[in-house]
Amino acid sequence: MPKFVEVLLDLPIDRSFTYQIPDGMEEKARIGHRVVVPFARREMTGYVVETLDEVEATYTIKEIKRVIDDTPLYNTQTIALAEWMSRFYLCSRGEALSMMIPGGRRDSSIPALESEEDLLFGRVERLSDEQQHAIDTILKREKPMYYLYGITGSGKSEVFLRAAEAIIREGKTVIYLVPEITLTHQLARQVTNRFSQRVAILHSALTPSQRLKEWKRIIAGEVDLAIGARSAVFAPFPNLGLIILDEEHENSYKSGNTPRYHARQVAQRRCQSEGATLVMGSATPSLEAWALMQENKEVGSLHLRNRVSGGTMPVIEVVNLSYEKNLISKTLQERIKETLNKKKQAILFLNRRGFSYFFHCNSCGYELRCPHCAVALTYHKGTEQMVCHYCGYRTKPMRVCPECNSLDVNYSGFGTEMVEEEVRRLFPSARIARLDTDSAKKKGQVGKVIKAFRDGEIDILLGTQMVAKGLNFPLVELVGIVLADSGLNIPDFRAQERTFSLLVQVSGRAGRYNDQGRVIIQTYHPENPAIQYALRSDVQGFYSQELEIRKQTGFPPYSRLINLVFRGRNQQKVEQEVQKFSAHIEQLTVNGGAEVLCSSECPLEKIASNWRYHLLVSGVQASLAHHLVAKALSDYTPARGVYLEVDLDPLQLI
Ligand SMILES: Nc1ncnc2c1ncn2[C@@H]1O[C@H](COP(=O)(O)OP(=O)(O)OP(=O)(O)O)[C@@H](O)[C@H]1O
Ligand SMILES: [Zn+2]
Repeated sequence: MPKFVEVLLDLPIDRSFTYQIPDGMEEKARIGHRVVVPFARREMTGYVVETLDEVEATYTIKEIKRVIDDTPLYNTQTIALAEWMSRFYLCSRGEALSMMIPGGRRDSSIPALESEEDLLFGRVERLSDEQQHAIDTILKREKPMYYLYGITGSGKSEVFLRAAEAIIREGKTVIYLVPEITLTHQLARQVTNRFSQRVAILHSALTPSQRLKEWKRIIAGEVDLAIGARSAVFAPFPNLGLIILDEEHENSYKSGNTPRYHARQVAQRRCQSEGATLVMGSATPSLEAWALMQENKEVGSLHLRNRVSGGTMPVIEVVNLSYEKNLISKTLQERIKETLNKKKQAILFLNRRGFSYFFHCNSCGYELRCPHCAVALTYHKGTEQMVCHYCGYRTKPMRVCPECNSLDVNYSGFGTEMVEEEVRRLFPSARIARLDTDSAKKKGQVGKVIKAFRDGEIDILLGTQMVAKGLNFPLVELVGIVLADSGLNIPDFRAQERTFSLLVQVSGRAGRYNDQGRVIIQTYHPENPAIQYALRSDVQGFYSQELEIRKQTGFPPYSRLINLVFRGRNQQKVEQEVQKFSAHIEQLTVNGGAEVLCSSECPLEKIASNWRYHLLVSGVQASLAHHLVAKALSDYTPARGVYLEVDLDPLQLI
């Protein structure tokens, strides 16, 4: 009988700790169980990774307080995955294990949305030839990975679901990853219909303990298919046959907390070590995936070129806002009018919520900013507040400048609230609804609005990302992108990629069921490549030229970036720490292999009163850069009050 256990803790320390098993607990304290242990004068949850009959120690070994689980939550496979994560994402094994289970490490930033899509035709009767070919190819499994690159509305989900059914018939299990999942989601309903009770829907409204229950059903072999957002990639299936990763380009597949894993990379790893197949899909693959499709023989590329529900791709027009007085241009107004006359629907998209953006004083130049973050506050007319979109700070709007008392103050820039007001003024008899995270705060609101839109009770739906993704409505003929430029000014090498993908995805909501689809893109920069390629629906053209730029500038996918973000309340201390670490790593990289691209304050230098500095390391040879940073980190502990976050393959540099 083992008397001791090795326990990993959710701390940035990569070592295990030894504890003694109290008499009578031997049966329960096994590998894969969570235990409560005393640690530095508090109690912590630990994960048992090893049991020992005896240990040699010169100190007194403390006892486990209690064992949490009746059955193990981790097996050797998941523990091995955590070990891989710790090496790859440069975190501790305990942090990785904690991230892998519900109620462990907080894996934030999965927005808790509800949305509702209908089951328009129920089960699809006849697959298109393209769909059938894709399914057949996937099921042959001649390659470990497939990429289903299909235009918007080409019926990718049907391909995924059929492949899943076939694999389950073989007695294996399936993980189906989506950017976010809600109970009322079309897909959630479809999988429940098709796979009856043997599914786990890991939707965002589940509490950690409900999720854990689902987890245990999976371990117990009661489930064939689990569907969920990024963390479902850890679903503990013993007999995994397939991982599906839908909308692969979505940023929400990347965790916002340590370890900053990407579900695509974890899925790739799991499939590789568990002998499963990975199938990804999107109308706008990430540049990384695109490069994989071109260059990696391991990836089978499948193409869906046609829409399946009888629609054709929409006609796209660009309007130069520089010549317009109104934020809804003459052309867009015309198109909205036409659409309303035909009793059809329009979606208006804008990537910014709130009413207007900047408050500034025309006399002294004062600008109202968040006291805790390095950003300007946004004016929300609905609630009469100035709001920080980063930390939630709120204050009253101003009529006079707080600096010089001038009355000559101004609000500029515009958000969804202002667009709503403008559209109501222009189309007083139209039925209009707005969807953004502000309007979604009211429980049930999103579902209600989407249902009303589907039922034709709303003529114009306007909003942020929420209206941009996945919506599948027959009556939508017009999509207006109110300002296409909003993402282009962000200091980030992915700004073009992100803008392009968003434009294509939003445009893809129009004309899914008929050939009358129209899209208006409003912009101050009509010559911008992302906009030009989107205008011509030239996806391949965009990727070729963007890849060429990345190659020339040495950015991913042609290099590996590792962003080391240091934060703390004391600015001087954080700055010193970055300099210290910078010198340390420069020493290691003198012989090449990696270089420090920048070591300075982050573009957003303060969030929620924490100063942020970063060190961006880049290396053409991915493994070498990785190795050098790992080495630099191995003998380093940040000063008290300074926290270091490692972001391997960052999606955002702000
Ligand atoms: N073979 C088919 N015949 C008719 N309708 C189909 C067929 N396959 C799928 N559909 C329907 O077409 C609609 C669009 O499919 P789906 O949502 O899978 O598109 P998609 O490729 O994922 O598009 P997007 O990238 O825009 O999300 C769905 O309502 C689906 O039920
Ligand atoms: Zn703030």
